Amino acid sequence: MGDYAVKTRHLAIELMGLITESLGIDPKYLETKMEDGMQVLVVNCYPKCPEPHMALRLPPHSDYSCITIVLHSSRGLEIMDASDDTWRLVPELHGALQVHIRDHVEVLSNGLYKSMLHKVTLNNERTRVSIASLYSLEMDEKMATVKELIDDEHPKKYKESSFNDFLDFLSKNDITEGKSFIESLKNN
Ligand SMILES: O=C(O)CCC(=O)C(=O)O
Ligand SMILES: [Fe+2]
Repeated sequence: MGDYAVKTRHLAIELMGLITESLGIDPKYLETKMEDGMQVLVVNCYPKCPEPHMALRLPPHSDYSCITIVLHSSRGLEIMDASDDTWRLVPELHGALQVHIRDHVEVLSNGLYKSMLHKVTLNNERTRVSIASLYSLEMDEKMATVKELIDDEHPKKYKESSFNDFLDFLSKNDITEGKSFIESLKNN
C-alpha cells in the first residue's frame, strides 16, 4: 500500500501539471503547492446486497479539492453525463485507474473543467472494493481561478476556498440532502 500511495501521489502531481498546461499556463504552476499538499487514501467496501435498491450506498456527490485517483475491483461507480442528465455506469476495466476531476479544478479553470458528479450503487452478486486516493492543497491554502483565464468576456465565476473552508461548509450543511460545496462557491 505504501508503494501504491507514493506512486499515485507522483501521478497526481504529474496529472495536475498536464491540466494546468492544457489551460495554457506553466505545468509547474501548482507543483510546489501540490507537493506541500495533502493526500488521503480511502478504502471503500460495498458488500453484496440482496436488495441493492433498499441499501444505503454512496450518494451522489462531487469530490472536494483537486483530483481523485480510484482503483476498483468491479463495476458500481456511476457518473452523471451533464449533456443529457443521465447516470452512466463506468465499465469494468481491470488494472485501470480512474481520475476524477474535483471541485478545485473547476475553480482553477473557471469552469472549463467540470467537477464530476458521481455515486456508487450496490449489487447482489459480489462485494466491491475501491481505493480512492485524494489530493488537496494544504488546509489553509486557497485555490483561486487562474487570472489569465479571466477577462471581460470570461468573468470570474467562483470564489476562492481552502480545505478548511470545505470543512466549515460540511459542518453547516447536509451534503446527503443535495447541498453542494461547488455550488456554494459560484458567483451569482
Ligand atoms: O468507490 C468508488 O468508486 C468511488 C469512491 C468515491 O467516490 C469517494 O471515495 O469519494
Ligand atoms: Fe467521490
